[in-house]
Amino acid sequence: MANTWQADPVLSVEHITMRFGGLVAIDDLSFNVGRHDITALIGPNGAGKTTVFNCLTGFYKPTEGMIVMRHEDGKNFILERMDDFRISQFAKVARTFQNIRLFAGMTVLENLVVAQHNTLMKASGYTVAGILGSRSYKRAEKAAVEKATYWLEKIHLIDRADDPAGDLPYGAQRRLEIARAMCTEPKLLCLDEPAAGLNPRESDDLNKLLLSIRQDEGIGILLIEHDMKVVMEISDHVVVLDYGQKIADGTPAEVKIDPAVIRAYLGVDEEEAPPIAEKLITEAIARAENEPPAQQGGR
Ligand SMILES: Nc1ncnc2c1ncn2[C@@H]1O[C@H](COP(=O)(O)OP(=O)(O)OP(=O)(O)O)[C@@H](O)[C@H]1O
Repeated sequence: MANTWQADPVLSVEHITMRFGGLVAIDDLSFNVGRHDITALIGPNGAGKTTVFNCLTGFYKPTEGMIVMRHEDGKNFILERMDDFRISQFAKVARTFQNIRLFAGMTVLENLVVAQHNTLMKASGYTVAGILGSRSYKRAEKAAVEKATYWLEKIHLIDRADDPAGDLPYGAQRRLEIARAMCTEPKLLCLDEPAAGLNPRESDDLNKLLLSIRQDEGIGILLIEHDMKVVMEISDHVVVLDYGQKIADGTPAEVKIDPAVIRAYLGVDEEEAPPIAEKLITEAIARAENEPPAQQGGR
């Protein structure tokens, strides 16, 4: 039987190459993201993961190849031909970044309402009069606050709705970023190292949130992640890059014992790789589970 990402992809990356002068950051890369899957894009530092995200979200145009978003109604969007704001608005791809990019001085609630500006502007008819007077704008504004409230409950921050976003602990700011992306109603959510800097408890909360988004919202999630505990626990599908090339693509169980993956991460021979991989992954998970929670606080 075909895997879900082959049978029903929400995203198809087809033979993309990205060159920066003489440097080939991505080299003839193809992979799919299943419509309702959590897919992890992993690889050593400099493997090309962020460059893939930048190509998906229109920040870079790949030198070669094609990236297709496939909506369930049959509409396809060729992303490398679209501006970044159209990719988010029409193709419905949302993204978070490695470094937090919330509006720190706005309240937690405001951050989620502002994320819905496309819907609000449409309801205003793109006029000041519309914003000031129209019923449709008022209705849209109410719906925007309701949606923001739904997400604040989901990420357990409803009690902090009126606090400045910059006052939240780091792990809460990461959850708020994900909620902000979800307020744009994406069909594909791209997360760049969502677990970076989280303590084990926050990391567990993140896992639960991502699993609940997959279950309740039924969208695809593509994440770049170095934290193998997160990758192995929640991913349906893992794609591994090294020097811009795909070296493995399969379920977490398949990928973690793939000799090419171990060689890329550790530089060991193929015969040594599988047992070392099992041992390292088991150790890393045990370490993460036993670590005391790190101190919280904005950074
Ligand atoms: N704008 C750019 N100009 C030149 N080289 C770039 C540019 N962006 C990325 N690169 C190079 O492309 C390669 C892949 O970088 P990329 O940031 O995509 O890797 P990564 O897998 O995300 O790494 P990390 O895990 O460290 O974030 C690196 O050699 C990087 O230096």
